[in-house]
Amino acid sequence: MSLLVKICGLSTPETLEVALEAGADMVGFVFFPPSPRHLSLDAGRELGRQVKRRALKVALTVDADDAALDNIMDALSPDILQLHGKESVARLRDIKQRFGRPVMKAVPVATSADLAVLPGYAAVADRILFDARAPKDATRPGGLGAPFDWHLLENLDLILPYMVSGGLHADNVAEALRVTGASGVDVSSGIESAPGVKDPEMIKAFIRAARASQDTSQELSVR
Ligand SMILES: O=C(O)c1ccccc1NCC(=O)[C@H](O)[C@H](O)COP(=O)(O)O
Repeated sequence: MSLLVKICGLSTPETLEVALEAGADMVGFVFFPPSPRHLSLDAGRELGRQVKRRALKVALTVDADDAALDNIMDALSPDILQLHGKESVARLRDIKQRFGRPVMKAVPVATSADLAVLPGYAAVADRILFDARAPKDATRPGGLGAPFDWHLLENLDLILPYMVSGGLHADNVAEALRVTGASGVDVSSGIESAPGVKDPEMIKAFIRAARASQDTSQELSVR
């Protein structure tokens, strides 16, 4: 399976275009007001139009209610709903039924105990995003630029495809993939010059590094 690269927290036409032209498979748009990457619905609509099916549009929400999700669906028409809050398995089921879109559930990881939620989510979600668990005083549950211990995923037995995120950047993404065996990577802070300010050269470097590690693992697998 080829590696999926998600560039998250895009908020300007210029950096969105850089990510698309560099070959991002997924582009993530944050709808969570405390985030420095938060988008208004109008901004989401404009950026969504720019994608023109060159990548999958991921709408990122945190414990959003149906009204908020309705508005996001209308504005962005996302290909995937990324649920990054405390959404229950039943809530995931409701959202899938109501909105008819694949759901990627973010699972915060700090210790192996955090993986106990996987069987429930794996029965409903379409993909899992492993992210570093946010500190208790954090203003948001993700996008914090901090990694978790990737070795916690070393012996993972998960039927669903999963992505690894949390503190990734061009210099560590190959190791994150080697250790976790993830089929996707996701980055936000690691391609920013300041919180919420995406850097074109960092975006391109991250995608190059992820693709290079994909090529290496494919070469090794055919030996
Ligand atoms: O990016 C945010 O600001 C954000 C806010 C609230 C919930 C989730 C958020 N981001 C989720 C993502 O998918 C990030 O790409 C992921 O947490 C990795 O972030 P980073 O460690 O900054 O690369």
